Order: sequence, then structure tokens, then C-alpha cells
Amino acid sequence: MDSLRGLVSALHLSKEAEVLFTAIKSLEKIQRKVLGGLPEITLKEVAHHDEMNDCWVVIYDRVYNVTDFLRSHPGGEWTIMDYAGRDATIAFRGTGHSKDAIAMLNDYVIGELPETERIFRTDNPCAVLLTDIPE
Ligand code: HEM
Repeated sequence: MDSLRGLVSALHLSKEAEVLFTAIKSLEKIQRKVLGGLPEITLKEVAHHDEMNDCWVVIYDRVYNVTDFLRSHPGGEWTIMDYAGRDATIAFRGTGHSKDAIAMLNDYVIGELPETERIFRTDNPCAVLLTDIPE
């Protein structure tokens, strides 16, 4: 999907193509919900992806492959690379990202932590409570 988005902007395709792209993204979201959510990925697995050409981070218990986004990140590639293979939630939140940035996370999600490793999205009564984590 990321390459499709790249193609759309590289070719300066029409607004309709953008709308279609957004619709596909929404369908993917619905599909994820209907088919039972994201694949589980452990913190141990995430830790293997800590390089410039293979960079995963965890934000709000979800796993993101941001390899293709690093170079275009407005805050610079190294701000994310500092958290490559690790949890970046506090850094992401602490730098006051906009709603657009939060929505953008959906473009890169590849999985979520297993229940036992989650801090935010869990039924555990001791979990950190946040009202505005990305839905
Ligand atoms: C991994 C997913 C991330 C995405 C999708 C993302 C996205 C963005 C976006 C869209 C902006 C532009 C401003 C805004 O809309 O809020 C931004 C700015 C920024 N980001 Fe990130 N970001 C991510 C991770 C991080 C991390 C882990 C850090 C670590 C500290 C970080 C630090 C910053 C900083 C410092 C800016 C401000 C740049 C400036 O205004 O000069 N970001 N980010």
C-alpha cells in the first residue's frame, strides 16, 4: 500500500485516486476488525528490526514498520532511529504529534503486541489509562 501511495503522488494522479486510496485503507481497517485484528508480534521479534533499512517501532502496543517513512519524517530519521526495535510511545507522545500524525500511524501498522506484553490496550486494571490513544 505504501508503494501504491508513492505511485499516486509520483504520478500526480487525480484527487479520485487519492479518494480511492483512502477508501481502500478504510476497507483494510474494517477487514482487520472483522477477521479478528492484527497479527501478534512479540517485543523480542521487534528488537530484531533496528536498522535504517529495517526499522520497526512499538507505539501504544501496536507494531509499525516505518522503514519507508524514516527519510520523510518531518522530525528527522534519527529521532525515530533512536527507538528502532523498541517502544517509542513516550517519545511519540512527548513530542506532541498532531492528529494527522496519529492517523498516519495506520499506514505503517503490521501487528500488535501479545496481551501479556501490552501496557495500553489491555483489560488489566493496572494498565495505563489514556483517553486519546489512536483508536
Ligand atoms: C513512528 C511513527 C511516527 C510518525 C508517523 C511521525 C509523524 C510525524 C509527523 C507527521 C510530523 C509533523 C508534525 C505533526 O503532524 O505532528 C512529525 C514531527 C515530529 N516528530 Fe514524528 N512521527 C513518528 C515518530 C516519531 C518519534 C518516535 C519521534 C521521537 C522523538 C518523533 C519526533 C518528532 C519531532 C521532534 C517532530 C517535530 C519536527 C519539527 O516540527 O521540526 N516522531 N512526526
